[in-house]
Amino acid sequence: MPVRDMAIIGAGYVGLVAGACYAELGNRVVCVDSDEEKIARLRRGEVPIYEPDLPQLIARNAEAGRLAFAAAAGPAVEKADIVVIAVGTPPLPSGEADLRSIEKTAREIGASMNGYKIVCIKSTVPVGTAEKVERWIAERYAGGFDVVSLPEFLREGSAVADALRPDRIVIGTSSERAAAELAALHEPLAAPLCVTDARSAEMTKYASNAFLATKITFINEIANLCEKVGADVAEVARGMGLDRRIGSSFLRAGIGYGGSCFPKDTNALVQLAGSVEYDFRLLKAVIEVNREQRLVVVDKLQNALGSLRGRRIGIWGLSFKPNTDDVREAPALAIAERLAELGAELRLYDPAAQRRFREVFDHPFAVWCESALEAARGSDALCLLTEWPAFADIPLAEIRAALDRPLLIDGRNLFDPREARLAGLEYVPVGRPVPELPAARLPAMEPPSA
Ligand SMILES: NC(=O)C1=CN([C@@H]2O[C@H](COP(=O)(O)OP(=O)(O)OC[C@H]3O[C@@H](n4cnc5c(N)ncnc54)[C@H](O)[C@@H]3O)[C@@H](O)[C@H]2O)C=CC1
Ligand SMILES: O=C(O)[C@H]1O[C@H](OP(=O)(O)OP(=O)(O)OC[C@H]2O[C@@H](n3ccc(=O)[nH]c3=O)[C@H](O)[C@@H]2O)[C@H](O)[C@@H](O)[C@@H]1O
Repeated sequence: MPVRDMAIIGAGYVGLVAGACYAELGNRVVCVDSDEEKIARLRRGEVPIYEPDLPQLIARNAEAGRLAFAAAAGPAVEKADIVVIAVGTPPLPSGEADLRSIEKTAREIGASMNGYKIVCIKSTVPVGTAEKVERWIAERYAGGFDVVSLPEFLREGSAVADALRPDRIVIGTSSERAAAELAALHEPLAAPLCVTDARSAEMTKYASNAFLATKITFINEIANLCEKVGADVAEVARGMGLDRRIGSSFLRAGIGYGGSCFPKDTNALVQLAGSVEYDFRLLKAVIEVNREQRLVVVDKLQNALGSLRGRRIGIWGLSFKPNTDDVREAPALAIAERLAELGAELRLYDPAAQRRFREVFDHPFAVWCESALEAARGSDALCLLTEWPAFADIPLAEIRAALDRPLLIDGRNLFDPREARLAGLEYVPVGRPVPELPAARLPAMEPPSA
């Protein structure tokens, strides 16, 4: 197996996971980031992001001498056979992707080119970006090189497993040489290869994220309808998912998708469509429905409690999904802001994301709790916003005992409605009926506080 020298530019989520995984495959990798503090921490053995299995993977490969970190791109690019761009492409106020970091990186790469190299774009970028990167590099370097679109499909929280066991590798290039070298690089992963042109590869990434966002939004609308007609969305999703043409994943109804990618990429695709005078009506509706879906939690609270002014509301889960401390576009943020506007006092808890959430939501009526039960204690209601597995392990009777009024709004359908009722909780899931149980079987409840 040939050992390649690789430079990964951008040591964020994607750059670190990709860098550690390429090193794990036996390559010599340098992860570069312009954030010197981040590089200093990585060199001290600290991993600046919360991602299961990543610290061990980084440590193992750094100790083996296959993974290093640098603040300057130049020397790493000079040495590399393959350069991977993994810098951020955040949204501009218009929703378009901001390509300034990509442009800066491409020009830096151009300045350090000293022979044929393959430059891969792993960042999520609009169709046509590979051609722009080629031009930016060519402005500084007249020799041969290939630019390839190599989109990344990992999910936060399971990034290492996703990167080491991908469903497919999409390689977008018209260069046979680059396609063959990248096919060989990824061969140990034994994943299907999809070799195509760069524009189609760039579109495959946006289309995949937009499709998954649409699938989630579809099941959320079915859930809203289930509530009105007395059907159970979990049963509906199970029945639908068994159809192999539909598939069972991404059919979990709840309070909508968040994160650093689906919201950003759906908006960027709508903008991209607009730039070529195509009105992407379906995706616009997905974005709007998802924005509203977050607030079903607030509606459910108001239905049960009336005015929320002065009410104490426990919040379980602040990250946009479990197993990450990422709070970018987390549904919890929109919900907490709305509850605060309505005058509620919030008791917040998350196993990992509390510190990062506090950086974006610092409210005088927010109480930051040390444990899940502390957030529930003395509250008029508890809202579950992120389905951390640890929440499912807390006995329902303890939740019931901690709450002042035993109202549990389960925004992620983590608990079983019947068990929740049996534990004496007033249980409100999304799109699922809650069985009526004979009053005699319910443990005695305190009357709701006024
Ligand atoms: N986070 C995720 O799960 C996934 C992200 N993506 C895409 O990958 C790209 C990167 O995303 P993340 O890793 O989440 O971003 P991030 O924000 O975690 O990391 C980006 C890193 O690039 C560094 N950077 C920016 N400009 C630089 C420059 N000129 N030179 C060196 N370093 C520079 C930043 O300091 C930062 O550490 C985005 O386009 C994103 O859409 C794709 C798949 C999954
Ligand atoms: O481009 C990206 O950055 C990545 O975006 C998503 O990954 P990620 O955002 O990490 O997380 P997901 O597991 O996709 O969850 C996204 C959101 O959808 C929500 N979701 C997911 C699945 C579901 O059934 N229901 C649902 O509401 C999650 O709670 C979360 O808020 C994609 O799944 C990755 O393939 C892609 O690489």
